Amino acid sequence: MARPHLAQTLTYSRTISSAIKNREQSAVQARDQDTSSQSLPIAATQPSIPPKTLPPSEKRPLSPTTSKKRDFVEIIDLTIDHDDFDPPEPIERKKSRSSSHSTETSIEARTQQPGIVTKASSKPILKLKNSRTKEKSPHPHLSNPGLSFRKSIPAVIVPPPQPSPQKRRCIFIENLSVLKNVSVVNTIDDTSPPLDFQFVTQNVLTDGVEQASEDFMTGCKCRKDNGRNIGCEYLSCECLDDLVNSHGNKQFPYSQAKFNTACLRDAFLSGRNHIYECNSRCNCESNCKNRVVQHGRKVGLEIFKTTNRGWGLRCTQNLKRGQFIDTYRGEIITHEEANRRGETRTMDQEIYLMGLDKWSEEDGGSKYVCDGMYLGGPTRFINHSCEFNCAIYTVSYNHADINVYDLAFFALEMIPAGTELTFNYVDDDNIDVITEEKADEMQRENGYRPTKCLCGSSRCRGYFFT
Ligand SMILES: C[S@@+](CC[C@H](N)C(=O)[O-])C[C@H]1O[C@@H](n2cnc3c(N)ncnc32)[C@H](O)[C@@H]1O
Repeated sequence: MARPHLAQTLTYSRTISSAIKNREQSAVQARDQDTSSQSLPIAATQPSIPPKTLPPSEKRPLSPTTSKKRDFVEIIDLTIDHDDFDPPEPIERKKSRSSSHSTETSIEARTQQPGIVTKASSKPILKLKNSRTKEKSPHPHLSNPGLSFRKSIPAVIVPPPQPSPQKRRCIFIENLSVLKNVSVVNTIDDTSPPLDFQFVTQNVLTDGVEQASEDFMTGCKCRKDNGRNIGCEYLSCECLDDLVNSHGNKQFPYSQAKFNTACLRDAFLSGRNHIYECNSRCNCESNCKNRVVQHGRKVGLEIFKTTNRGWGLRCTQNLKRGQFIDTYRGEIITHEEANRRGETRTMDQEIYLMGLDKWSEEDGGSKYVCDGMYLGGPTRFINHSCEFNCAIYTVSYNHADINVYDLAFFALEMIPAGTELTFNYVDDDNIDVITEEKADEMQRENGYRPTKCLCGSSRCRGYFFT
């Protein structure tokens, strides 16, 4: 049976965001706050970036990354050539009915090239013939007639050569060099994180994704620094209009004046209020207390290989409760594109889709999804735990866009340096433990099985993506 990619990927994205909304509602009651988040006239500050095509990573020139911590690799030679590649494993190919020109089974390819058939085994092989020698190409209209397929029964295809583990790590560390204060460590095996992934410092908008025009952007008219170096004023700041408690008082989401030590206040931490930060049209300056996520990550992070859950992320410094960690970044794609991608992913591939559906019900359905599979930040390596120490909050800078905004990770508790960062993929406190039998039943009924949770917590619920 084909895997229900769509169901699983969208369950993941829906689960997180709908749980954000659920928790927001319960926190409203608990914290006696007014969460009138519906009139959200927001527009995003980040510039629209055209869709990006990744260059083949093994072709990219590498540059030294001497400042980076490299526990698991010593970069000696930064030039990649074919001698550094591991010999590829031949893959057997079945007979093709379309090739009928010749019965020859020899080969004249001199070098191994990606995806090209070679004399890799003693079995009859597909012939490659150089037309510059004797034969005319049967396809003269083709721009590159130098190689022509002659027979293919049975054939052996050599897949593209894979870089050696050491080269893979070099390539990944080069990818990582666009980020400051992030390292990679693998004390488990000689694998590297995926090479079809590239780090980005902001979201990349893809085809069909639109941000609200900056014409709709509004800023507050607070006095600069309000005379006390704290930025905006409680009473007049328009950016705080939607952040009032039951007494009608506006409240800053963050507790500290300095953005690099700012912490999300308890009322926001335990709820899921949307956070509106001041923006480029505001009268306040960059040290305003209401600007934290927009300044980006300030904490040190380390991507590390776990023993049982692929790669994970940990902090390299102590984190305070409420401290901003980093945003979840990736390609902002439409739901149609998310569905298309879901269909092409295999069962064993990890899922990196996060729904941007904070206001889906009011808006008649969320428009976009953030996919961290190919482009993203270090937070795409954060694993699930049933006893999590981080959570995601939604953050906007401008008030006219309910479709494109940031997903920001904050520490839910004091987290000592070296601790793995985790969040709740399911994010619903009421969810039951899923037993093996229940997972079987879900598989029978829905056609897919939830993922077995390996978080190791005594409070583990057994499975996630439910
Ligand atoms: C967003 S990725 C997290 C990073 C991932 N570990 C990696 O190596 O790229 C989500 C995937 O990580 C794995 N994962 C995360 N948390 C897990 C857990 N508690 N138990 C088992 N697998 C987990 C699952 O394969 C899941 O699809």
